[in-house]
Amino acid sequence: MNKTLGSTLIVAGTTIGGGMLAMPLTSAGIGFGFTVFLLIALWLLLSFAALLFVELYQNAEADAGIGTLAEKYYGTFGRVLATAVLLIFLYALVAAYVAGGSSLLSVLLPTIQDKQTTSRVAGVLFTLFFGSFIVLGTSSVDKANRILFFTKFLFFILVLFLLLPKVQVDNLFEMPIDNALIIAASPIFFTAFGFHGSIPSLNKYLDGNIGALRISILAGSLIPLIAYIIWQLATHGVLSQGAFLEILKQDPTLNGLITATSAITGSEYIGVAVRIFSALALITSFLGVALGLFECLEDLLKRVHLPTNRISLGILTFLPPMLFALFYPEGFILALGYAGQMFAFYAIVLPIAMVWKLRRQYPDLPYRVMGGKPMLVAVLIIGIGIVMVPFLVQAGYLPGVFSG
Ligand SMILES: N[C@@H](Cc1ccccc1)C(=O)O
Repeated sequence: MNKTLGSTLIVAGTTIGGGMLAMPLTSAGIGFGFTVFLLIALWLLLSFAALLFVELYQNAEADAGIGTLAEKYYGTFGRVLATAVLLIFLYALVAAYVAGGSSLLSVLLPTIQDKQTTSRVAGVLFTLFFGSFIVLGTSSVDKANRILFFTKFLFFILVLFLLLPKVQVDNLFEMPIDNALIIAASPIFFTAFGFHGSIPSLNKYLDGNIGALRISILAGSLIPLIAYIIWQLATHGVLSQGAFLEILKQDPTLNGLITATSAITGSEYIGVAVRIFSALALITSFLGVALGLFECLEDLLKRVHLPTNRISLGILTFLPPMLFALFYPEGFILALGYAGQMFAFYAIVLPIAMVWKLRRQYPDLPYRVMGGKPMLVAVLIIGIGIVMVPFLVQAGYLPGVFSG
């Protein structure tokens, strides 16, 4: 029981992160009502996908990673594809956190040459400082994370406490300025519900107890759903659509969100609280995800018998995201969009492909996610749709989330 509760909190804790900050930016043009619809739809989608992993683990070693599962059903090709997608996903996510972190940090630095250079310097400082915790080792990450996580939680409550009384009900009835924005926003919202990389370690922790794993997944993802709905209620309710979009046009970064909250509420104080909360959310996500990337690279290098040490692994982990942030200082939403695309493949397309074979090979396993083949096909189509979104935005078939 205790372990189930612990696992539920791990799911909730992994899920609620930097992705949440992108939500108000992404849904600025969508309006609250449709945003709630999108949140519930994606929550259902991601819970379904997570339960597919539970189904898969009935027939796997408790400590099998997802690469191992992919190899079991699709051979070496499966393993290579799963590992490559996971790596690109983690890189994109870390890149998003660095870009977001640098835009928050740059405001605290004196201007160096111009705004862009300052933001670049901030990106390097952010990566060097927080990256060093990863290089030092998991226990230093654990210690830093506990304090940061707790503070983040307190600041979330404080931010809600400050924003909710300022909600204007009219703002909540805004309609999408363009319906296609709902689709364009889906990869970013999708990533915000992600925790699926932790399923293998939870399964190990719960000694392969599928029932307990299922409960922790359902309860653990319900907590973020509720938190996100309240967060969107607070931000959409406070920021009027027109004014918010206008500010985002000038500054399409996390700073834009903070400028908008201070300007619209007229309170410097609220802006500071949102800034501290945002920084904490980004840092905790950065630490968790970068640790995952670091270990994934370590595994990979060991597998191909290359020598590893923590410094070279650190460079391999942090140099690409840092370069991204140097070239795209405003790349927070951009990188999250690509991360969502990779994640839709990893968390939806891949498990469906594996469960499809599993059900054929072992028709009598005790646990099977509801819906049968029609459900698998329907979810697969949605998953592939989300993978396509960033391509369609780039090709001009869908609006970018900031166009307004
Ligand atoms: N949900 C996390 C991102 C994430 C996705 C998948 C796995 C782990 C983390 C966030 O909001 O930042």
